Amino acid sequence: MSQKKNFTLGEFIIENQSAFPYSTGELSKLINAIRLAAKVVNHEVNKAGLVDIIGEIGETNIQGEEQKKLDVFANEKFIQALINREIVCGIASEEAEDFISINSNDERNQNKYIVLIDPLDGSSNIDVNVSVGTIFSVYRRITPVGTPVTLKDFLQPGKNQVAAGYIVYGTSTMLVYTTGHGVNGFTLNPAIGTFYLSHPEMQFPETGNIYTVNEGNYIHFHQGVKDYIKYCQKEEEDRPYTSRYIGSLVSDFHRNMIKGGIYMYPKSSITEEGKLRLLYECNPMAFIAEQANGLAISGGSRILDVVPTELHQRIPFFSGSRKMVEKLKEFLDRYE
Ligand SMILES: O=P(O)(O)OC[C@H]1O[C@](O)(COP(=O)(O)O)[C@@H](O)[C@@H]1O
Ligand SMILES: [Mg+2]
Ligand SMILES: [Mg+2]
Repeated sequence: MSQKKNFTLGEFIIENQSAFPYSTGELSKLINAIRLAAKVVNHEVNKAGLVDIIGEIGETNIQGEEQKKLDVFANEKFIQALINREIVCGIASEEAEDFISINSNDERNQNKYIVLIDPLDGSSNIDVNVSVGTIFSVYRRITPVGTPVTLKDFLQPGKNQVAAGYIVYGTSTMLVYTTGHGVNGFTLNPAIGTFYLSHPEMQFPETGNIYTVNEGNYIHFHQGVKDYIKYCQKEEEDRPYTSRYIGSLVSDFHRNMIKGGIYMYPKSSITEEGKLRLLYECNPMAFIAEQANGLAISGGSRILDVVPTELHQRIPFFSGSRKMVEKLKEFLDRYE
């Protein structure tokens, strides 16, 4: 598979499609639609503070969270880009209670892909000019083409994903994704609106010295997590590690994938299932982590093996450099 640096994303998609002789080009069109919507949202994010895109919209979403104007804007742009290109038969989003079926009961509609999306990740950082992101996950439907998509199509274990990725709107805007053949990162050249292959074959370093967790919740964490945080802070061997927490999953995960580190959003006495959503936050990041030689667990089990039961279910999430996640698991297992 070609990883020529400074390849544009468009060239990379075409070049790598030819690696799959039976490919219909649908997945390429889908990634292209996401690329387009990412540029539109990036443009709006960069104007935050200048245009009326900061603050709440005055509605709450299914999670009971105040919806930010940019949450709603990003949701519309990604859904529109996918619907207008007639390449998916169903979409589920953090910002919508139910999934959307797209003419899926029209037998002429031969589309086989569904998309799950967190249109704007790190919403609490929008108004304070800290990097935010978008997360997406793609599956083949399991119900027959030409029949209505059902909840079953969305409640697939993460290991069934055919593609997953994220966009980080930070000091530069990057699109990072996998189709199960490694992870590649593309940086947007804003002057010409083109994504270039800047980070070929991204890999988590085997270990690192960054731990990422909202320590404000420390007293509510279970003993295994508390012990691991103490282990990270202990003056011993290559420790203490350094603590970094942006509060945007995409940005925290991205930094740790480049530098080596572990991200933790544990369950606690106040959030029994943790905070992050399995289907459009944890599964796509877990697919990327594993494709980049990292690990992603939710306590005992591998995130990608978890069989979902609800569209917006939450799950404890631990992901990052292999050796650090394995060490954390040792601490968690002591109390399981
Ligand atoms: O403020 P907390 O509790 O530490 O939570 C931060 C986490 O919540 C999130 O903002 C949840 O995602 P959304 O912003 O998409 O709802 C993650 O990006 C982030 O890692
Ligand atoms: Mg999110
Ligand atoms: Mg979100």
